[in-house]
Amino acid sequence: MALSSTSLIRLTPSPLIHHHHHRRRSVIFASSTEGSNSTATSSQLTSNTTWKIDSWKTKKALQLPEYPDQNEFHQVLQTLSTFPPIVFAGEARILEEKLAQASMGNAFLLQGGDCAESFKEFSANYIRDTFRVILQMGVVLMFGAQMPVIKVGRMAGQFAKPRSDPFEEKNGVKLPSYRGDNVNGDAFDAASRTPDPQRMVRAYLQSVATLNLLRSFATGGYAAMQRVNQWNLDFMERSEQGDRYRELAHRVDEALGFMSCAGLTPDHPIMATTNFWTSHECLLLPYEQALTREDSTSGLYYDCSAHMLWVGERTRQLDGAHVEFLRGVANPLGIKVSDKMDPNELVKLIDILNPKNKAGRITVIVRMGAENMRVKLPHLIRAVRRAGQIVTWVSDPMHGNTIKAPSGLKTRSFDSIRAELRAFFDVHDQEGSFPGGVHLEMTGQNVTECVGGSRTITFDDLSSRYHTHCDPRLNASQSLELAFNIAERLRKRRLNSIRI
Ligand SMILES: O=C[C@H](O)[C@H](O)COP(=O)(O)O
Ligand SMILES: C=C(OP(=O)(O)O)C(=O)O
Ligand SMILES: [Mn+2]
Repeated sequence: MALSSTSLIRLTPSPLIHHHHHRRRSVIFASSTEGSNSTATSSQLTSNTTWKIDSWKTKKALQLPEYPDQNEFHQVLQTLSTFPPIVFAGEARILEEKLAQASMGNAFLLQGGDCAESFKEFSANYIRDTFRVILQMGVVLMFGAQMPVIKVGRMAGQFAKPRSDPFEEKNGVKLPSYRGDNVNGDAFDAASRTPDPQRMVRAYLQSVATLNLLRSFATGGYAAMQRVNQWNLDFMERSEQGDRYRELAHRVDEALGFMSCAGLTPDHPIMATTNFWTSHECLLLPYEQALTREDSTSGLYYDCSAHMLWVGERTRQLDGAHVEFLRGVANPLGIKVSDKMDPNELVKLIDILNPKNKAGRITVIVRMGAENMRVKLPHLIRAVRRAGQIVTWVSDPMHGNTIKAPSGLKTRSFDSIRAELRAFFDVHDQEGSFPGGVHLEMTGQNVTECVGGSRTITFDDLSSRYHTHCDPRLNASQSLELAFNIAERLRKRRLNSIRI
């Protein structure tokens, strides 16, 4: 991708994107229009209608806000549609090629970041800390799996949230739920909770600045492999995970010394830079449409707000607006899947989103809890295999394990997260399919949001550093600990496959 030196060269020649203003008619807010399609089969859904950048508006869109000032809303969208794209189509294509490798068991996806990025927590240190935990985890995984690790942040655009309840009630006061900083504010007052279109401009600018820093880190020396020893975070200095990481880093360092003697010196681009991509849930469709551009080299549309986009568990209806929008953009796509997903429905959805069965285009992100996983995932894998569909299977062990602590705070236990990952690997071993990656809500900060881990966080500890704007995230130590667990599992798979 663009963050490696080779693909950076791609950024300089002629711009890939043409702006087609005439295509962007003013945006009419879609909530619920055409419901007549709901009984159509997937092939009817795809073949009967042509995709247009705004054809999603003819479908039912769940989870979208209603903006009180429609004029302002249209003006903002118009402005956004004239802004430069945040990512390039060519970068998304490279990511897709890498994900195709993961679908065949030759690479592993590490996707992680905040549940919801926020305007308040926006600083160089914050971005750096998440980035470097991902770098650390990447090294740990690469060492265990001995395969490339595809690093994708839930960063630089993860600003819109679907909610279980459209309203929140506190002490008899009922207000619209917080829907992410791209939509409204999380303070519990009517003004903050009113959707404000100007927030989309702020989200765009913050995404651009975040990606700018990530690109600098990835290519400017920070991520150089010989700095593997320096990525440790200060607060991890004296801890079990810190020690474990230091030990691994020493081994990597030794291997680097060996490779350098063999001619692969630290100044080689492979050693000096890393690949890093961005992703977020494709939820706020007017925003996503405004950042969608036709790529002149391929003639395809790309949603240039991120390299990869996923459709959430709550908005993945076959005849819904989100699926309609996503089927027409050429970015690699994720599909979030809970235990509610029926195998035939998954096959239909994949068919709608990837009718040409392109490898790397579809990542199925399973999030259902360990027990459901053992029962349901085998059927999903078999149905997809029977249909001949190529997908990358990924585990999100977070969203099927959310519980309420006695204090009322949302949390997740490290043990249940581990158990779901264990189930994910067990099922793939049993089915002969490939565990292609993990999707985590995590941060480089020393927060207390998930309980458990080797530096145990208890229910009572939660309130001390509970900073998330939506779901509880793994802190740096918990993230690294999980990476060691996953790496061990990947190492075992590798050794077993050698034995066969
Ligand atoms: O991040 C995912 C969803 O937005 C979140 O899990 C929904 O949380 P809620 O049940 O508090 O609305
Ligand atoms: C909303 C999310 O997930 P899901 O759609 O799987 O609930 C999320 O990833 O934050
Ligand atoms: Mn979440």
